[in-house]
Amino acid sequence: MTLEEQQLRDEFCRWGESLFRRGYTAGSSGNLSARLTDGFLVTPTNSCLGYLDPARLSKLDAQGVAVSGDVPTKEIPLHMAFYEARPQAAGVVHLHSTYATALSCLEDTDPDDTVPPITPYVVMRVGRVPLLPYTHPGSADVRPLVLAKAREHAAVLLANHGPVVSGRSFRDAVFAAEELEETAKLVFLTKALTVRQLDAMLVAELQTRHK
Ligand SMILES: O=C(O)[C@@H](O)C(=O)COP(=O)(O)O
Ligand SMILES: [Zn+2]
Repeated sequence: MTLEEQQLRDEFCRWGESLFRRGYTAGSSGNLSARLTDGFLVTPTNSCLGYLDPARLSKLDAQGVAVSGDVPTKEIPLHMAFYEARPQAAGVVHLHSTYATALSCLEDTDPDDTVPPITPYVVMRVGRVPLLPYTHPGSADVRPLVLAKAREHAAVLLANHGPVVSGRSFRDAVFAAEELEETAKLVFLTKALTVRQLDAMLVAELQTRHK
């Protein structure tokens, strides 16, 4: 095994534990993936992000076929569609984090812009987040939906399911998933209040500066 893969396996388990301990996903929900030079690392299906074992992570080849480790997450089509749409992505994080998942369930969430630009950091780290129509967990039906949106957007909400966030590194994907969840929480905290959103010019400027 290369040093790159060994380091990524360790990083994967450290961040999984960190997300789980801080309540970003519960039980065996959620799944993680990271790009390797010769394929991908993904979490095993039904694993708890808090208790991942570096030696038992599932390894996929470059086409997304399992080659070693435990049985991989059922969400391979979801993760692979992100890597296909975004060659620059090196990590993908899917969580059932409470507030982002709540937004994904609301009738009045804007499907083109589920997380309003209320702070600069969410614009810089995550960008605009569209809602993908409901598909069953693990279904390959999600692939065309991801391909349609992920070329332009680094993150999406799966309707009535939860967030999926990509990043240029695995760590960036984790940080962006956290930022998305914290912003979704702010959306609920300020729901009954008058919120000043960043204006469109500021948002555009932040997006070009942090592309
Ligand atoms: O919601 C689901 O069922 C999956 O998207 C999920 O979060 C956990 O599935 P596995 O990664 O196969 O355990
Ligand atoms: Zn899920």
